[in-house]
Amino acid sequence: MNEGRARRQGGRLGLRNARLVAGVTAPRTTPGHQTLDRADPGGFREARWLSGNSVQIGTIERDPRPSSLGGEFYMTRTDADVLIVHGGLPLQGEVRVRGAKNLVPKAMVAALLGQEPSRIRNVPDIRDVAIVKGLLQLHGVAVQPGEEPGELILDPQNVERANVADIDAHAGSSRIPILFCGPLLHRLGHAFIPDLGGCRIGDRPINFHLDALRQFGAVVEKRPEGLYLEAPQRLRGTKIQLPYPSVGATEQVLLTAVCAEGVTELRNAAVEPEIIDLICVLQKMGAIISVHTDRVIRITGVERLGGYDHRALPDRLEAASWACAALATGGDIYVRGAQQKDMMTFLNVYRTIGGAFQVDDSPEGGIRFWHPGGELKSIALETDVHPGFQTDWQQPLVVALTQAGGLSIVHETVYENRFGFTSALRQMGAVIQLYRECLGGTPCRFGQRNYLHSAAIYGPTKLQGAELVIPDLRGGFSYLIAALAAQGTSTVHGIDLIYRGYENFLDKLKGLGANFELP
Ligand SMILES: CC(=O)N[C@H]1[C@@H](OP(=O)(O)OP(=O)(O)OC[C@H]2O[C@@H](n3ccc(=O)[nH]c3=O)[C@H](O)[C@@H]2O)O[C@H](CO)[C@@H](O)[C@@H]1O
Ligand SMILES: C=C(OP(=O)(O)O)C(=O)O
Repeated sequence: MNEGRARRQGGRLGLRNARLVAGVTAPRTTPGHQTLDRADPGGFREARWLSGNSVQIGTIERDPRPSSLGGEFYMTRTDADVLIVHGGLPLQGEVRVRGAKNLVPKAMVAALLGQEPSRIRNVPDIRDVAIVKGLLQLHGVAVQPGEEPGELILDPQNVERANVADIDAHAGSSRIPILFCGPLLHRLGHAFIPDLGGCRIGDRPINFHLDALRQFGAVVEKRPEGLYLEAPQRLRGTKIQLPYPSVGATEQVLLTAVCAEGVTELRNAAVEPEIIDLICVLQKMGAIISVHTDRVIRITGVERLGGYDHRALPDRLEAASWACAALATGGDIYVRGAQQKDMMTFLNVYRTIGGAFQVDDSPEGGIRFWHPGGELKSIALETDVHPGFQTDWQQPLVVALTQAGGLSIVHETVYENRFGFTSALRQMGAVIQLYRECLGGTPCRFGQRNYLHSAAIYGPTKLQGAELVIPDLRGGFSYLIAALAAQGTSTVHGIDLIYRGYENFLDKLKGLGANFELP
């Protein structure tokens, strides 16, 4: 099954589906774009879309899964991306992680700001990179592979206005398009941003982004098909206080402030390692950015930026996913490329629950993660902004916690709706109860607001194979871990979604001895 979803908003379908309703039939070359062969009043039936270079044929159906967001969602299905997993074997061996999903696409957007070509190295082969590559090309940026594998050369010297319909073909594909605002306003004076995608793990508004852009002097108009922005004059530096240290909004401010006139002061900024790496990229291009204590970042705008040559920091989220896979399956995985300094909070939790790890800091090193035997221990933790426990680590860790003795508590404070994936774990035999209350030490924004954002996990429980439908990126990888840890066979639908953030994961699993087949 291949999945894509779009939300019905106020009687209107997301733009992607609006095109489907219109019945446009010409196949498009954009990854993830879908096109209907036939629409009928009773619903949507046959659809064709391109995935990589092959045309997929399937159906579009109403997504039956409950959503705390309201509205209706639709999903596309084929039988092509189903995985049959035979669980019960420990994963053993080595995998390599490359550049971070949450940095590389943003560094690629930053290249738009330069007057000269940029080179990004350690680029993972994931869908979010392909999406940004396509968007950059639509805006006249030449994107070529470099000499080394995993290297891209981005030449922005002929940046031009892109056709709205072509950009819109990327609607719903990822969250990165919102970061094109500042760079396009600086380069062209206007921008069109399609509906955003990304994981459905909360409402994910963009109010901080739009408020900040308006403060810089941008004029923002929301239309049904997306956002139109204009910069009637050069954008001006400003003082911004974020209501919450949002990763995306901090990146928005950085990518806009670097070429704005004068100084920008950003308070309550996010300081995730991927943000610091983006600051390194921008500094290489000629930006002046200083990071102060207490989440304050000051940016002095410059007249001109050049290109950069940058090796992306490794993906600490993928590394932690493999670490959890080792723990849940009783295995032993060396994650080449994993770096201790960006994973310290995760490593403390890993050790506390009884996992073992060994850091190899030789130049081509990594971290070995393994289950040392005996029973894992329960824990109480809450997710938080950096340097807290990253929310994207939460879902794979919950699978490992089903194998820990006693009661674990996980309080999710970053996204209000990130425990939906646990209902399938319950089907597999896990004992997990969700709560609306803040079960952590700190009351969070979601307390008393009717969100099931705390989980109590009682273990250890033997997981049994089941029929699983992947809900989102990390939830999807977590289902693979659960299926591999379980006794018996699982059928996992929707594995295509995992390619958004995990490079080559089927080959990696094979190399670790996983027993699975594509039907
Ligand atoms: C591509 C990418 O880098 N994605 C990461 C990024 O997402 P992303 O940048 O989208 O996440 P944010 O840090 O912006 O979101 C954090 C919280 O702020 C809220 N918020 C955010 C913006 C806004 O305008 N208004 C608002 O209310 C969100 O709803 C959420 O509750 O950081 C998240 C938090 O570490 C990670 O889970 C995602 O993997
Ligand atoms: C939530 C995630 O990503 P995105 O912001 O791209 O949806 C993720 O990487 O887990």
